[in-house]
Amino acid sequence: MKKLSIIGMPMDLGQLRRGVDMGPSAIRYAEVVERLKTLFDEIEDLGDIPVGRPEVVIDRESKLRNLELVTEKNGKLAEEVDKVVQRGWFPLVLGGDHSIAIGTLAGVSKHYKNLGVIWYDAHGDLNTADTSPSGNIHGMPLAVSMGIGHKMLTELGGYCPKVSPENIVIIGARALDEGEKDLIKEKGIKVYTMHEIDRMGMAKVMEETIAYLKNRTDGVHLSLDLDGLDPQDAPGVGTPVFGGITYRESHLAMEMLAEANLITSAEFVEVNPILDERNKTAKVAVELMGSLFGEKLL
Ligand SMILES: NC(=[NH2+])NCCC[C@H](N)C(=O)O
Ligand SMILES: [Mn+2]
Ligand SMILES: [Mn+2]
Repeated sequence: MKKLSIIGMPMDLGQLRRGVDMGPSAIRYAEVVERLKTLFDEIEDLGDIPVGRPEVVIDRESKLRNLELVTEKNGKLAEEVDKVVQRGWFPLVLGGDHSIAIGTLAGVSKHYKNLGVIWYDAHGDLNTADTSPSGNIHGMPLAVSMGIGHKMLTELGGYCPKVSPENIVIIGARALDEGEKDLIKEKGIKVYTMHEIDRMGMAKVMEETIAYLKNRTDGVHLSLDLDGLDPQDAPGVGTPVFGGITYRESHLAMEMLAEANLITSAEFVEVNPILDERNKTAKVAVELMGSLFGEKLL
């Protein structure tokens, strides 16, 4: 029985640009349920985790923006995701800024001995309070999930770390801060930057990624930041970076993941309808979900 559970996480506290809290609505308007219905035996939409519109608070000691609230709301998300996995349903989380990966992974990872993570993103999201140029927590979730960062975040769900560096593959990177580069080298994280994607082609990148993770993990979470795609194909994001993964390459990547039957949880993040063009980015997200869950033309 293939069962899909959709959870909306209208979080915008991990960064500064308003509008990303409307991501889950935009993705629903793009008919996510209708599109995925035929690919599952059962599908449910659990609605949104309440986030609200609290005032921005900068943590005095760490300088992290909205630290307490990001922690609290991600704790709620982790609980919901945990219940979904426990029931044997596939959790699909709709963001929201990328700080929500902290909650998703806290809910998912306890169910696996050796969780793998595919981080599809222009960025590494490997900053800490010390290396962050912005103080924005959406630039930190991958480091946090490895156990590096503020204790409140790394200890979410009562265990740490959620993923070990050897089980991570970053795809699409083209904007890394200095501290992130150091961390990648220090921890030996596998990264396919745009250079490798151009050089090897997406097919080879995905073949290698799948072979690498299949051997060493017992579940793989896909964390897909829409800014991994080129801004031409996905303009509705808060931190666009030129020279990204194309629409076609992204479909191919999702199709190959579907064929490999590798992914056990997923989130699609950083859709910002205010910055978008006629909901294009939300539509692209839904189309990619179709490919990820096994949609075929023939
Ligand atoms: N999930 C994202 N869009 N992250 C962008 C992060 C940008 C920058 N590296 C920062 O830490 O502020
Ligand atoms: Mn990004
Ligand atoms: Mn990101």
